[in-house]
Amino acid sequence: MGRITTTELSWSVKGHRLLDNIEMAVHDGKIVGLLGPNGSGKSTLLRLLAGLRKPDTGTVRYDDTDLSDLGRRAMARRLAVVEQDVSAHHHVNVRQVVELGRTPFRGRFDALTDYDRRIVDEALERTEISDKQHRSWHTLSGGEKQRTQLARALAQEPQEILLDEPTNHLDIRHQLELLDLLTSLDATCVVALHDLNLAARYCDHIVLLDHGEVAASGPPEDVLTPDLIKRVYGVAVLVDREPATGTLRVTYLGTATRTASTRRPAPR
Ligand SMILES: Nc1ncnc2c1ncn2[C@@H]1O[C@H](COP(=O)(O)OP(=O)(O)OP(=O)(O)O)[C@@H](O)[C@H]1O
Repeated sequence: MGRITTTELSWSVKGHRLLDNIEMAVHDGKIVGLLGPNGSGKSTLLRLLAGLRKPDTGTVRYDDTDLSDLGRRAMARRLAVVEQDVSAHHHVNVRQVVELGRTPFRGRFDALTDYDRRIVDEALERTEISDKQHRSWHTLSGGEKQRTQLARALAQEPQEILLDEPTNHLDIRHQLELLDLLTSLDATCVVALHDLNLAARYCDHIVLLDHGEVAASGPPEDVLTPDLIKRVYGVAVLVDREPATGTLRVTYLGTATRTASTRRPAPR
C-alpha cells in the first residue's frame, strides 16, 4: 500500500488554468473519491497523478519519492490505472488483456511463470470475467470491458490504483461489487465518481473539484452537504442517513441556481 501526496499542483493549456493549486493526501489503503461536475478536472488530475501529464507547478509524491524520480518501470510495478475510455485492444482475447498486467514484472521475451498465471486467474475470478477469458476483446460489452480493465489492473498487484469513473458501464450489482472489491484490496485507491451515494458509502475521503480547484476535501459527511452540492453542482438535495445502515444518503430534489464561481470557464 502506498501514500499519494500532491502539493500545489497546477496544469494549464494555452494559458488556461485547468487545475489550480491541488493539495491532496491519500493515505495507505484508503479510498479517495474525486467528485465534481463534468469538466471540473477529475480526469486531468488522475492523469497528473499517473505521470501521463507533467504539472506546470507542484509535485506528486508516491510515499516519499517524487513521481519525476520514479522510473517508468518502477511506476508500472506499483501503480495501476483504469481509464475511462478503455483503449482498443486489437486481435487479443480477454485473458491476453489481463496478462498485460504482468508485463512490468517480466523480461520482454520471458514466458509467463506459474505465479503470473495464478495471479491472472485470480484477477479474472475476482472481476467475474473468467467465463469470457477466451472471448475477443472487441466483442465485449462496455461493462465487460470495464471489468477486464479492472482485472488487468489487479493482475499488476498494485500498491495504488487510479480509476476514472470505473462504474459508468456497470449494472448496479457490478457497481457494488467493484467498490466492495476496491475496499477489500491492500491498495490505495483514487477513484473519480459521479454517483454521490456510492461515494458516500465507499469513500474514506472525498475531494470535490470545481473548475479545477478543490472546493472541499474531507470525510463524506463534511463534503456532501446541501450547501456545497448546490454551490458546485447546482442541484438542491436532501442529505440524511439511510435508516437501516446509517449510510449517508443524498436525495436529488431538483436543479437550483448554481452559485457563480470566481473561476474562468475552461476553454471549449
Ligand atoms: N488537452 C486539453 N486541451 C484543452 N482542454 C482540455 C484538455 N484536457 C482537458 N481539457 C479541459 O479541461 C477541463 C477538465 O477536463 P476533465 O476531463 O479533467 O474533466 P472531468 O472532471 O474528468 O469531466 P467529466 O466528468 O466530464 O469526465 C474540461 O473543460 C476539458 O475540456
